Amino acid sequence: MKDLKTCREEIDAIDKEIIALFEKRMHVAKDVITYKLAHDMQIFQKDREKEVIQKNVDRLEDKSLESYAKTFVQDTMNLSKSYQSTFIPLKKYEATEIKENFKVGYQGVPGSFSNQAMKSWFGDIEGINYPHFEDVYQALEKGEIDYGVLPLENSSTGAINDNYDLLTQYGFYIVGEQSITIDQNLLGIKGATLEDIKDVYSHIQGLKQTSEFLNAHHIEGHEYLNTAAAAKYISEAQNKHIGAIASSEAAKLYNLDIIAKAIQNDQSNHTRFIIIARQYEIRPSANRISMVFTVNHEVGALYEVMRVVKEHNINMARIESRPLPLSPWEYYFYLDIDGNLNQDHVQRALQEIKTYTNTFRMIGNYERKES
Ligand SMILES: O=C(O)C(=O)C[C@]1(C(=O)O)C=C[C@@H](O)C=C1
Repeated sequence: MKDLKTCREEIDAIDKEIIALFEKRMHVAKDVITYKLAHDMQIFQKDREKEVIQKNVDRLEDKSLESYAKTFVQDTMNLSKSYQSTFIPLKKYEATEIKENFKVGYQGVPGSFSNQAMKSWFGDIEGINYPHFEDVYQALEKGEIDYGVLPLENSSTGAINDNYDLLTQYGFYIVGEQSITIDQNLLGIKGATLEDIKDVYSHIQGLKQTSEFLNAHHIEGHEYLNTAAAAKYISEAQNKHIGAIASSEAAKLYNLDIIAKAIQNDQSNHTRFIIIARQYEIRPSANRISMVFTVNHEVGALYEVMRVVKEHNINMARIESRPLPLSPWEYYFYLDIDGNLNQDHVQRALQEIKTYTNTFRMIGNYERKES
């Protein structure tokens, strides 16, 4: 058996060679980024990485080291990409001009939570209402409206997946986020009591958010297009046995009684609405960045993105994965981080994230408001 001292002397000698070669390799990586910047090329070259790994793994004499060699070569290239990303010049983003005479669309009817979110963000404006989420995207695409207001996440029931998918499908941007407290109420026609109500109508989210109350009172839930439309429906039906789960605003609007107030399972129930536009907008007050990306379907691919976020000391606010259309069991990721595009460390982190992703789209840097 070789003694430890001899082994360590050998390792020291090998490390000396490795570090000299590492330095040489990193200097070539610097030459590569100079070339890439001049030729408008991406740092990440997926096919080249595959080729480099394969070539070097094939060179091994001891095949039991294959997986170690793979990791070693991949980590070396990761360091090379991180280093290259530090040579990309930082940008100064100028604030976008504030639009005047703009039109805003939302899904639902007056009295809906989307209408409430729109008013919280834009002030007391009318807005144009549409029956379905996708109608708002189409209206924005056609230029019928300048902004759309759509729900993205509820604190108790989670993501509203349709809007994640539509945002990606239409290629729009997020220019603001309005979070509102959602109080769900049991509404009935004038004079109706809790004992009278046997069936209620509401949006699926309204039914889910009040499931405990409905179960406790043996009331059956029925899905409706949205909460305010459900309120309108029961007000027209004038039947004391049917109620709606909706806002107090909807009760006022459709002349209904509030039979039970704030019946949601989670008393701190709130929903995040996004304000979307055809172009992104830059504001000094922006404090949240959203991006959408795909990574290789392999071990550690997503971890590298998370690592970059952590190493730049950035708070990750949310991550959501959605199935990639036409690629079964593959996903795209929707990631929210805290920051402003004009912060150097944020720009650096985004540059580096791009070196680990197959596709990458920054979908907005915007302010978040709560009401
Ligand atoms: O060959 C390139 O384009 C490089 O930038 C070099 C390198 C490497 O370090 O080997 C780094 C990043 C690319 O994704 C592929 C390879």
